[in-house]
Amino acid sequence: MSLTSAQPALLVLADGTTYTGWSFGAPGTVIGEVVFNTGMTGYQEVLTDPSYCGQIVTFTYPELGNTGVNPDDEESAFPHVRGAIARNICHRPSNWRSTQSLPDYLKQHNIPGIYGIDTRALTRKIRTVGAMNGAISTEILDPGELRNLVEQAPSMSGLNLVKEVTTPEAYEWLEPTETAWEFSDSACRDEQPRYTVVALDFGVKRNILRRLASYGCRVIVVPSHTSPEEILKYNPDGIFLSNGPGDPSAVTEGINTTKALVKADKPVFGICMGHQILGLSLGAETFKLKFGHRGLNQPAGLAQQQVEITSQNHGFAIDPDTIAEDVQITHLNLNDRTVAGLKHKTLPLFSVQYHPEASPGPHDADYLFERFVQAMQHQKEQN
Ligand SMILES: NC(=O)CC[C@H](N)C(=O)O
Repeated sequence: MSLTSAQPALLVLADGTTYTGWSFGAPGTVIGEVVFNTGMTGYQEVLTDPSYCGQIVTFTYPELGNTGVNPDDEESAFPHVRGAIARNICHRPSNWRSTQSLPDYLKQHNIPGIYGIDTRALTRKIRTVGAMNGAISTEILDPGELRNLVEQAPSMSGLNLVKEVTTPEAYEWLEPTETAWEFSDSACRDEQPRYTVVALDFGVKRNILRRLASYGCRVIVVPSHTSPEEILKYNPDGIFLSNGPGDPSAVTEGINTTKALVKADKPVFGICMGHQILGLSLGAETFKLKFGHRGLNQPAGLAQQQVEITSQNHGFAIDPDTIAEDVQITHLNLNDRTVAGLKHKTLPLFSVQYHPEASPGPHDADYLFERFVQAMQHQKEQN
């Protein structure tokens, strides 16, 4: 497709800011929270991460689609973003793993995209004003009309989107990271399943399941509405709380289930939404960040200690002033000093606001899977 055959498209933000561009992917109209991701790689993993459900993602990397898409880089069964925004698009990918172009892939999954946008200006706007709703359309090219639609859309605050992405039925996951891609030489890595982990699915990414399997876990992924009694019937060695979309404080069922599970004396590990849900279940509160953290180079750590460069994707965070006495902050986001990790002082419960599984991103935090396995081993030895 050449530029001249591209169809016009419009992007309108809730504050009335309007950008004109060209359509890629599917035609149509979508409304969602407009956020930006600063990763230089990994657009396919971002598009298919269920945590982005309900959002329109602006990629600050200036050209998307150069390496196409392939079946192995899917983080779930299909893309979950509402729409995609790019500076420029590559229509003819070149990569040995590519099986399809990005525009064709989005078209196939009925996801609209807009390109030709000044994504630097858009990102500065979101950073200054804060993340807000917006719409992409190839049909409604009148900015006022499109803005009226945006104004009717719900805000991300208070939105429970977990029910849209959680698995309808429990399933078992045993597949580790492929040998060719394995990077860890940890002594705890063991592809023989030695621990049973129940993963509460708020919108889990596949690479989390792969990393758990690479560390010797047989993972039973269960729907987010599964009761604590049903979860404990699997006799798990540990409980995993997954990432997921929307406002964590609206996921009351998940919070109540976690409140019951933390009393079961089993190691609990939470990632991103799982971290927020663990915090909420231990009495803390969450709040919405101005524009969130979405990218692959977010520094996390505590002063005087080692810094991890982490992959992040979240719009909410735990309020440090609401953390109970028996819970400790283990990591801060070193850009804005928001809470990035928690641990219970006496129980084997810990969580991080970032993505140790990467996909995309660096592997600095992979040791957290090892820590989870060690906690399960320790608990086994105690019992
Ligand atoms: N990646 C995630 O789990 C995101 C958690 C939550 N939806 C947030 O935006 O903060």
